[in-house]
Amino acid sequence: MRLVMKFGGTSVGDEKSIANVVKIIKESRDAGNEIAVVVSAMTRVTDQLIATAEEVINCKQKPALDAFIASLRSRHMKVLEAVAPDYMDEIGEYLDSRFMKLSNILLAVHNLRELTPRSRDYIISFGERLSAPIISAALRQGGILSSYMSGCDAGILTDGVHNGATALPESYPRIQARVGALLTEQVPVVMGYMGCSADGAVTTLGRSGSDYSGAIIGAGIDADEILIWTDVDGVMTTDPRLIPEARVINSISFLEMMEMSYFGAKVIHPRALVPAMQKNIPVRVKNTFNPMHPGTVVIREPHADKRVVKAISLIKNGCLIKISGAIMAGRPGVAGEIFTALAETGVNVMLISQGSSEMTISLIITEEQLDAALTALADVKRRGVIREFDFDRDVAVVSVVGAGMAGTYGTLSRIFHGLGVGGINVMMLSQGSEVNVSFVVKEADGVKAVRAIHEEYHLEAEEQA
Ligand SMILES: Nc1ncnc2c1ncn2[C@@H]1O[C@H](COP(=O)(O)OP(=O)(O)O)[C@@H](O)[C@H]1O
Ligand SMILES: N[C@@H](CC(=O)OP(=O)(O)O)C(=O)O
Repeated sequence: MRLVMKFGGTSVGDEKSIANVVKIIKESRDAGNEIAVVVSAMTRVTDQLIATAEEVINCKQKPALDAFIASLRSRHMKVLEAVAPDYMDEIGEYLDSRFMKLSNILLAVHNLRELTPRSRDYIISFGERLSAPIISAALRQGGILSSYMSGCDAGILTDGVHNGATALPESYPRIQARVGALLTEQVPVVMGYMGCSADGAVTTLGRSGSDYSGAIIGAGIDADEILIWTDVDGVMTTDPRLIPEARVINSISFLEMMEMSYFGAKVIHPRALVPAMQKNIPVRVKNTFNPMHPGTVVIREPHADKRVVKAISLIKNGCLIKISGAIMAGRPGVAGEIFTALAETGVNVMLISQGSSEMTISLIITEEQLDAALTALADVKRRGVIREFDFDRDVAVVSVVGAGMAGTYGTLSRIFHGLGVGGINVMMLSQGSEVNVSFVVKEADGVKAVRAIHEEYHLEAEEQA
């Protein structure tokens, strides 16, 4: 089989985890598989790079860059020494050249007091630039022929949108030629999270975008399966950090998984499902720290599952915006004007609901985008399109997912029964698709609401075919 294995930050965060990664790849390779590897930055490194880039433009004195680079260097060199002692000189030298480059760019940002989207993307791609050579060296240390390459060198060509780029279909033949062609001989390690625009600028794929890199590489090399290796046994009925009784789902459809990820299930990035779905490549989520567990397979048609509700996702830090007088304006296209104004300021609307009798439109955005949304709506109001708007900060979106909901009578009443028992008030409801119902509650009620529905549907119980 031809496989892509994507290892997330938690799977490459220290020497012990990397030893597991090498073991997993070696066993699969020994079983006769061809493998392309995609890696994320070590845990927390991308966060640190983002924080430092934003700090250096604002700090008045010379920033403490030396200390930052020294701590990053010490973490990476320590891991390199543990997992690939024979490659300390070769890879150590390469890493040092990266640290020098990173330090120079951060200093330039500080001196110019300017952080363009282009330079920011370049800086935040360094986590993967540092981790991939180490993983590749660890494979060589384990007797596996390997090389490392950037997302750009692997052939990922993007639309050029910084901090959220999309791969263009022209990438696929390039990936086949640059990555696919190597697979009989070796295990290439591709730096996740990045690609390049046509003019050669590094463009990152959005936070947690290495899953998307894995799927792009998978589509490019016509993989038989894309494996997402992480720190849980698979896709679970809800985030196990919130509800410890959450259980692994054996198989789930692309559409169901897309809804779960879009509404907060961090385990797979929603964009990663697009290339996989287009090429009908199964995506399997597995645990680097428990590789014997079969994990979850995401496929077009999962095996029959009697359960109506399969999973529940939660997004915290939402804002509910209520716009009134929209419909009363009596002119067609009011909703269009509202959403165009929001889109033009870059606001992403997660959920929409329109109440005709109260002449209101309610929508949910993330808290970070509240200021931008309020500015856009103030402008719409000035133009007389809407009468008033108001917002509520502390809300959470709970999303209930399951393909069986579409044809099952009484699903909503059962969900509301669960919420009623838990004494939870629903502020807004939206049926986004055939496989998803989402509703909004006070942030403080979010986990309680997830628990209430999890219990109402006994999601902790084993699946029945
Ligand atoms: N429904 C879910 N199933 C499994 N994990 C989930 C779910 N929802 C949220 N998660 C969280 O996603 C985490 C894995 O994603 P992430 O931290 O991005 O891993 P990685 O570093 O491997 O990319 C898990 O530790 C888990 O807490
Ligand atoms: N390192 C990037 C990309 C990524 O996908 O990371 P992870 O696989 O650890 O979520 C980020 O933190 O956003």
